[in-house]
Amino acid sequence: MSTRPPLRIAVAGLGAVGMAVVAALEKGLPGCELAAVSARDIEGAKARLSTATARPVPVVPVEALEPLADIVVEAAPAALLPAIAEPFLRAGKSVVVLSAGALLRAEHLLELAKRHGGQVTVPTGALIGLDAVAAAAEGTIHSVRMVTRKPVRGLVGAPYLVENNIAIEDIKEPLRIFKGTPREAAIGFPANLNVAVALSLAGIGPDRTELEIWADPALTRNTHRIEVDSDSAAFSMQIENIPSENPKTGRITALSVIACLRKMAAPLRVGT
Ligand SMILES: NC(=O)C1=CN([C@@H]2O[C@H](COP(=O)(O)OP(=O)(O)OC[C@H]3O[C@@H](n4cnc5c(N)ncnc54)[C@H](O)[C@@H]3O)[C@@H](O)[C@H]2O)C=CC1
Ligand SMILES: O=C([O-])CC(=O)C(=O)O
Repeated sequence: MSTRPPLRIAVAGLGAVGMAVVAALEKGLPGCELAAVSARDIEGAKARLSTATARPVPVVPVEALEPLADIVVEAAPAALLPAIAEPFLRAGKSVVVLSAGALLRAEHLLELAKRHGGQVTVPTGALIGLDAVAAAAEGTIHSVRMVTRKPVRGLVGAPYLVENNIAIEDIKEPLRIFKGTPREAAIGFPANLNVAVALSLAGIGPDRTELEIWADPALTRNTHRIEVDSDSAAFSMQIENIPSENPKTGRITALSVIACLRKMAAPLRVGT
């Protein structure tokens, strides 16, 4: 038996990612236990959780999670990141951030983490190979290029499309809808391009990473292709994500969070 008490995990947001993480914690993740959750509709969440969890789990507003847990998994709309993360970081605790794009507009969170000994973890999420990118970044990376292709329904409604009057609903051919940096994409596509920001944070940052976004009516999967050139290695990688019940979010995203939590509590960690 381990002598270390289990890590108490809070889950903020019970959507595609949050519910899958709750289910994994309920099934049993060694060294971790589900301590509390937050949802927009607290009463509705209590009802949903009563069938998903064996024992009652507190459902509280995001501001009330911190005293109940050691780690919070932020799996909520991007705008909520500061409200979810600040109390944990101020208490020197850890935050697992899915809305990575929002980190670029909340850099004070990293200051808080530094000052109080907390930590922000951005899991690989819907992406691939951030271990290799982070390793290459210890040397010199010359360039990182990413091309994201998504089915139309994974992109409609993005602020960039609305503001620039780009209609994609009826396209018959693939259409490049954006060329720029992850910093720009985080504003224009806040619910679609967290992956590009995560890649940039692992590598050469949100202003030097090059990004293209395509809407492709023939696609059923969110596809990300990445090419890295560095003084230690050149590599390319591609991932084709099967959408979860949220068409913007690949199924692998929640699994990445679960693997990340497992690593936090495990005697063996594999991969950087
Ligand atoms: N880093 C990555 O690789 C990826 C990140 N994401 C991001 O992760 C986040 C979660 O994704 P999904 O689960 O697919 O989103 P989702 O939209 O399915 O779930 C978000 C949940 O947050 C809830 N919520 C809204 N207001 C709330 C409040 N005040 N308090 C608590 N909960 C509230 C919503 O009701 C919803 O259930 C999103 O920001 C998404 O963009 C998604 C995919 C990949
Ligand atoms: O970037 C995101 O937030 C989600 C994404 O592309 C994917 O699931 O493939």
